[in-house]
Amino acid sequence: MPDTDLIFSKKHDQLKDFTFDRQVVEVFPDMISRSVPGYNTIIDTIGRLSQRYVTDNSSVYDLGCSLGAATSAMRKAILADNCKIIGIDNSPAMVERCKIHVNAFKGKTPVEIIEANILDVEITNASMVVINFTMQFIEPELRAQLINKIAQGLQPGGLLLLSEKITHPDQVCDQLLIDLHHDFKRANGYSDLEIAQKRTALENVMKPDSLDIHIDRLSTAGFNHIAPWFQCFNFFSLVAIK
Ligand SMILES: Nc1ncnc2c1ncn2[C@@H]1O[C@H](C[S@+](CC[C@H]([NH3+])C(=O)[O-])CC(=O)[O-])[C@@H](O)[C@H]1O
Ligand SMILES: O=C(O)C(=O)Cc1ccccc1
Repeated sequence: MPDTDLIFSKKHDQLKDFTFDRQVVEVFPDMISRSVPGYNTIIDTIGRLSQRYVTDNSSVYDLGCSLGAATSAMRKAILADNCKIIGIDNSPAMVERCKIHVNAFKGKTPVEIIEANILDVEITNASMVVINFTMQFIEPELRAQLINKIAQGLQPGGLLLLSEKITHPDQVCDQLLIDLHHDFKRANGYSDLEIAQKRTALENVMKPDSLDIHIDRLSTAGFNHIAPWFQCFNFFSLVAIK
């Protein structure tokens, strides 16, 4: 059983911006599964997609890998030979714990976990790239350059899986999706105080785009086939094939 996320349960007089520090790492599996609708379905689907798309002698990237949930799902599912999975995260606390999780299992596909900014790493010879709820933490003006780099690093026919929190361009719909997400969190045991304080802590660090902006950015980068395959409230996941 993962530790319960109680980070925002007491009133904070001064809320700091949200960071992926040691305290968050301790409760992260509980936090993400109680906060992101469909998270487990998305992780399972990443595994299934890796079985279909990862090719022999290629690399697989997990950008913003946190504790390696997507990396581990892919490692279990990949059938291709002579591949490697490269998980990247810029939080030292996440990377330290991720290495422990990953090294606890043996698999035929080697995994390398690297502490780095995903904006700085090279992507080459990739058959699959996962960016699961990470781009929302990248400055919006740097997102196109990241997606262009991913498109260039993928082989023809390679697959990008992108999941994000989104905004809706219609204000009434946007508010409804936010309210439904907050209901989801409440149903998972978060109090109104926890929901409100986390929302404030995320305000300066998590900047969601609309689905249309994501799709335009991917088309401009040269992805030929784009399919949103999951949406629940203001969270979605899509596949983009080069
Ligand atoms: N510039 C950056 N470079 C590298 N890592 C970054 C950067 N910015 C943020 N991160 C990292 O991106 C991760 C985002 S969590 C991803 C969940 C995971 N994908 C999962 O499938 O469980 C999503 C969430 O918590 O909502 C954190 O570990 C950050 O340290
Ligand atoms: O909790 C939220 O409101 C979210 O938007 C998702 C989330 C999950 C884990 C860390 C940061 C944000």
